[in-house]
Amino acid sequence: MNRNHPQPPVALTIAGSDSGGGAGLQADLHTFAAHGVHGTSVVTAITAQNTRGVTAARAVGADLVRAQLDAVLGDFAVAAVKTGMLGSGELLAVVAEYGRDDRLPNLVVDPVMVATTGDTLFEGDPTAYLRGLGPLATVLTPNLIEAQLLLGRAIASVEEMREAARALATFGPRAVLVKGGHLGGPTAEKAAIDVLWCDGQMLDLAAPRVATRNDHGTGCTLASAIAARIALEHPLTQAIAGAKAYVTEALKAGAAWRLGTGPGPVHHHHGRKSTAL
Ligand SMILES: Nc1ncnc2c1ncn2[C@@H]1O[C@H](COP(=O)(O)OP(=O)(O)OP(=O)(O)O)[C@@H](O)[C@H]1O
Ligand SMILES: Cc1ncc(COP(=O)(O)O)c(N)n1
Repeated sequence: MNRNHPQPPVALTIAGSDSGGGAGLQADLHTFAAHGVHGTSVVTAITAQNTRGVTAARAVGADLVRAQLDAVLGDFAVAAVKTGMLGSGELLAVVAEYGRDDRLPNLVVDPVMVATTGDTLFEGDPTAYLRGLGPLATVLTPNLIEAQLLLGRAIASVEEMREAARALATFGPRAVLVKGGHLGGPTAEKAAIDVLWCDGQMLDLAAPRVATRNDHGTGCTLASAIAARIALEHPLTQAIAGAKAYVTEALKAGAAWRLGTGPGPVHHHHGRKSTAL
């Protein structure tokens, strides 16, 4: 083994493609690479998308999703898995089947249902996420809207986020991170507050709110950074807190970029010396 180039751990993202490169599996693979983790990918959907929104989307067939899963899992020692856009109940069921067969270790489930632009990314029953993947997930990372859809009730404060995290944990995940990026109100103006329920303990994860319009793909980036850090054997709470700090730095570093005319991507490779990608 070359000591200057130690072998990276392997992570897998099961997600949709964002042609604009800011969210979805492109954000996940950037994040894995920025962590020094080898990224593998199972494509669930192809979206025609840019910083302004999604103009078309098509699901990949269940047989081809299975073939990709078999190809990756049959060859690589995958240390952690992240799911993003699954698109339909059918693909959700396929992923749950592999999870139940113990083939998806350290599963981080980002229950992607609606893009920040408002476009629908999941056609199906939101509670299927909880029933199908909740018991198999190490970490579940809903944003405010997704937590509301999963639980069927409004969430408008940090206290309600804490209650939601506790309620979601009863479906089986070891940790639930309810993300407050879209929370309103005076406290949320200054701080981006997420709430973490992990191993029976409640923790608020707060970071200064970055003044930027470039927040496309922050949820994908956060979940894949958690998976990358688990693959690097960080303890779970540290992996989640570290991933949040990584997202905050990525938001800061990309704040002045004008990639596309709408909300653009974050700077996944902010840790590098060069300012270019
Ligand atoms: N302006 C900001 N400054 C600092 N942190 C932020 C900002 N916006 C979002 N975050 C953080 O980014 C992460 C993703 O949060 P968010 O609630 O936006 O999830 P999401 O809706 O799934 O992401 P996306 O906007 O990509 O869909 C969270 O840790 C959140 O606190
Ligand atoms: C393929 C794909 N996956 C996930 C998202 C969510 O990201 P965001 O909420 O930032 O639009 C997206 N827009 N596209």
